[in-house]
Amino acid sequence: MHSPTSSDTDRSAVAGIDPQFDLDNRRTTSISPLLSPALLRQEHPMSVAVAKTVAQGRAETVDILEGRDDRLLVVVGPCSVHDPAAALDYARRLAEHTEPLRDRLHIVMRVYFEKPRTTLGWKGLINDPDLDGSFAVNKGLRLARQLLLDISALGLPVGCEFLDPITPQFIADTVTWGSIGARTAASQVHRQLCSALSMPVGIKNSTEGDVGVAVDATKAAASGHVFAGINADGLAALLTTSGNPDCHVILRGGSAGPNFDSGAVADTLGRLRTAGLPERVIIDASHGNSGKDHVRQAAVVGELAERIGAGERGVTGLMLESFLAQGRQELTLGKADELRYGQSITDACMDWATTAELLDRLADAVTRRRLVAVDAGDDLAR
Ligand SMILES: O=C[C@H](O)[C@H](O)COP(=O)(O)O
Ligand SMILES: C=C(OP(=O)(O)O)C(=O)O
Repeated sequence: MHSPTSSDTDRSAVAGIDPQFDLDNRRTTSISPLLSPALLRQEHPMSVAVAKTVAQGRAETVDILEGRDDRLLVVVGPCSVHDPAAALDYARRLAEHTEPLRDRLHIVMRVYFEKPRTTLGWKGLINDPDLDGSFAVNKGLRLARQLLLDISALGLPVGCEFLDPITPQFIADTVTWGSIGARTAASQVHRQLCSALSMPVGIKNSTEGDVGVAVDATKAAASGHVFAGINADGLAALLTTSGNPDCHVILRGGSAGPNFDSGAVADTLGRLRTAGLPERVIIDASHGNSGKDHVRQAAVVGELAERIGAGERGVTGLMLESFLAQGRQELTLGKADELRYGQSITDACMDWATTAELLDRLADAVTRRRLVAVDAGDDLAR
């Protein structure tokens, strides 16, 4: 008598299989329409004033990165946007406060819509704009684009992290400075994406603190690539890029500890030199450099202001996580109406008063660095 074996079971599972229905989309529970980038851009068009803010903001960023402009690049704003009204409120205060500091600081507001999670969690306003797990992505894209236009219309350039490789087609024209996060810096898909992006892009060291990953990404992104993506109509397309020469490393610390000290900066500049890349570095005062503690973040910024004021030139810019209220709060999906106004629902942020004071100190540090340069008979710009 024949007793069933595992290969008999395999054969019976295969019998009568329908390739169209039984092999594909086994775990995709629905496929629904996504609006096209061209339609979104038509619905939310860019004004000439916004186009000027973006073009000028990018050009000034490149001048700073290349040492033709001795101001500090400061990317500052909430960890993530969850309430467009609060983000715009913050943007107005930032624009007003930093207008007199323009001769020393080039301010780019962090307007982050895509959050890379360590495991699970709310993934940002584009993915879930109603903060309730309903994932109204078309609505999220509309809200995001309109907010980017509204903030840029204040004359304030914006910075975004690019996480999903499809998203840039919908919003990248409005973005002055981009970022690739610690969790995706090693990804070939994101390096290829950087090679196509029209703005300067900061690339973070890994969450473990590996700076080599960010240097490798900067090198890969500077080269041209050919890869699959979408065109403005949302159709599958093959993209051929020429490479992005304006990428740079962001030191964000990691599980091994902070990496904003002069030694870590010098080591990174040395790695960039060895790789044949421009020597420039941005310091993220939050994340691994502050242990995600907003109080510690203020201390990191204060320490950097002291070093810059004393003449340190290696640091090209800073990133600060700041919102209206200090700290963070926990989001309960579906209960957005219970959230405190102006407080982060992702990483803890410094409050507005602390931020304004630190921006003043950074501007003062640039003034002092200029005086140090004059005393030493150096060119003011590196
Ligand atoms: O910047 C934001 C967070 O640090 C990043 O998205 C990871 O967050 P998580 O560890 O809370 O998922
Ligand atoms: C996600 C971020 O940071 P990191 O990639 O450094 O964790 C961020 O800046 O929002």
